[in-house]
Amino acid sequence: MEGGGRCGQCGGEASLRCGGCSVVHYCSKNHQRQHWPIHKAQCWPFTLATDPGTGRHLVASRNLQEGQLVVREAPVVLGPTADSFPICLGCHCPITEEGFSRCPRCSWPLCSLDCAAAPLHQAECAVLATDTKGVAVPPGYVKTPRYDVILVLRCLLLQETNPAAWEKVRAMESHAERRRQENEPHTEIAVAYFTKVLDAGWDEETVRHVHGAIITNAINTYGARREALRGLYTTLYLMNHSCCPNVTIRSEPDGTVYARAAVPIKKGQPLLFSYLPPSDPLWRRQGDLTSLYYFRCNCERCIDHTELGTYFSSPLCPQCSGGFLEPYEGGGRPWSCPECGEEQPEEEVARQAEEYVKRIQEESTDMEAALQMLTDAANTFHTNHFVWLTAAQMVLHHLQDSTTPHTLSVRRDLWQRIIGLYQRLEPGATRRKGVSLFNAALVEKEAVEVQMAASEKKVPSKGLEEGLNRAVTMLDASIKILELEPPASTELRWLEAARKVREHMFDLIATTGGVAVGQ
Ligand SMILES: C[S@@+](CC[C@H](N)C(=O)[O-])C[C@H]1O[C@@H](n2cnc3c(N)ncnc32)[C@H](O)[C@@H]1O
Repeated sequence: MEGGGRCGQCGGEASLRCGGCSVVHYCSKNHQRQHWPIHKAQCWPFTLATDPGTGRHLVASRNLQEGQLVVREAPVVLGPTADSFPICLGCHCPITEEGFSRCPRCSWPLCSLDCAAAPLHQAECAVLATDTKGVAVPPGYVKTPRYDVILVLRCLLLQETNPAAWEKVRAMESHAERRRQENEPHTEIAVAYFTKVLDAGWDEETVRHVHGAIITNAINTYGARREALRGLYTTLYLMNHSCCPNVTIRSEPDGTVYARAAVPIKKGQPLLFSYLPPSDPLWRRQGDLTSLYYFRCNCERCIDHTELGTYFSSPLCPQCSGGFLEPYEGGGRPWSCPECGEEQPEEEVARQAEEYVKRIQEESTDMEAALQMLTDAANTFHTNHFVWLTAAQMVLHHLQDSTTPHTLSVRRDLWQRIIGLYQRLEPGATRRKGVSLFNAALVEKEAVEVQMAASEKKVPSKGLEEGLNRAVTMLDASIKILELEPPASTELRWLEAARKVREHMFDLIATTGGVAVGQ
C-alpha cells in the first residue's frame, strides 16, 4: 500500500504501508520484515475510513471469522461512572457503609486510609484538595452524580502524565459546541467546577471538550467486584455504532477491552458495536443516541419497521388487534397499523410500554403474579416485544429453583424463545447468548435429574438421553462462546460453571451407555 509517513522501523520517510492494518508505514520491505516481530501484536485487522454522514470509523482490512479478536486495548484513563455509589478513588473497589473512609487530604471517599497513598489517586488528590469548601465531595453512602468530575480530572491530568494520550483525547469527537448551546446540565456543572472551584488553571474550552469527549467516547466496563467503571480508549473510540452490531466488547477488571467479531465480517465492511443495550426499545435507543451522541441510527434494525421481524417495540394494534403498530422510518411521525391504519404518537406508544414494564417490575412479586403478567403482556404486545421479554425474565427469576413438570416446561420454552430473540437482534457470539444457552442447558439437566429421581433409578433411561444430548449440544455452543471471554474476565465463572455441568452430563450419559453428541 502507498501513502506517506514515518517508517515504523527506522523513523525515516516512508511511502509503504502495512497491508494488514494500513496503519504503520515503512521505508522498505526489508524494514517491514525486521519490524514484524514487534508489529504483529498490533497489526489489527482494520483501517480508518471517513464519510460525511458518520465521520471517522473503522473498516475491516481483511475477512474476519466469528469470534476473531479485532483489537485488545487498555484504557488511557479509567474511573467511576458519572452517577455512582461511593467507590474508592485509590483502587476502584465499591465502598461499603461500614468500610467508609475519607482521604485526609481531599476528603473523597476511600475504602481504607491506605488507599490515600495509592498511585492512581495521587495527582488528582492534590487538585481535588483545592476544593476547600468540599462542594463536589460525595456526601456519604448514597449514589451521587458528583463522581462525574473524576474521569474529567483524570483526563485533564493526561496533559502532564501522558502527552501522547492527551493528543488523542484532543482528537476525539466531543460535540462540545452543541452541548454548550443546549446548556447540557452535567457539562455546565463540570465546567463551573473546573474553572471556578478548582485552582488548576484549566480553560473553559478544554473542560468542555474533555467532558463532551467522555460522554461521546467512553466505554462502560466492570471492575473486579462488578462495580461500574468507564474508560477512554485511543483506538476503540473510532468504532461507530449499530443497534445490530457485528462486534462485541468484553472487558477485564483493569479496563482492558477485547473487541471481537460477533459474526463473520467481510473485508471492507465497517466494524460496529452497540453503544447501548440492544434490549432497549426503539425510542430509548434513538432518544439516547440523539441526546448523548447527536445522531439518529440508520442501522438495518432501526430502519426496518418490524425490527428484523421481531416487533420488539411494537404494541398490538388497539383498534383491530390484527396487526402491530409500526414506527415510521426517521421517527417523528405516529406509529401506525398496516392492517387498519390506526395511528398513535410515538410518545404514547412509549409511555404505555414503559408503564407496563414498571408494573411488571412492581407487581411480579411471586411466581403466580409473574406468570399472570407474562400472559397479560402476550395479549398486548408481540411475544418478542421488550415488555414481554421483561415479563419473561421475571418469570424465569421466580421459577429458577422450580422443577415441577409444568415449570420445567415453562422455563424451557422461555429460554428457547429468548435465545431465538437475541439471535435475531444481536446475532453471533455474544455473551448474552452464551449465558442464555447455559441457562437453557441447566433446565435440561434439572429435567433429567427430576425424571431420574422419580423413577428411583440411578441411571437415566434411554428416553432421557434426548434431554441429556440437548443439554450437551447447548453447553458446547455456550462454552464455545464463553471461551472468548478475556483471560482475566470475572465472567469466566460462567465458563467454569458450564464446563462443570457438561462433565456432569457426560457422567450421566456414561451410566446409561448412551452416546452423546459432541463426543
Ligand atoms: C465514539 S465516536 C465514533 C467515532 C466518530 N465517528 C469520530 O469521527 O470521531 C461517536 C460519534 O460518532 C458518530 N457516530 C457513531 N456511530 C454513528 C452512526 N451509526 N451513524 C452516524 N453517526 C455515528 C456520532 O457523531 C457519535 O457521537
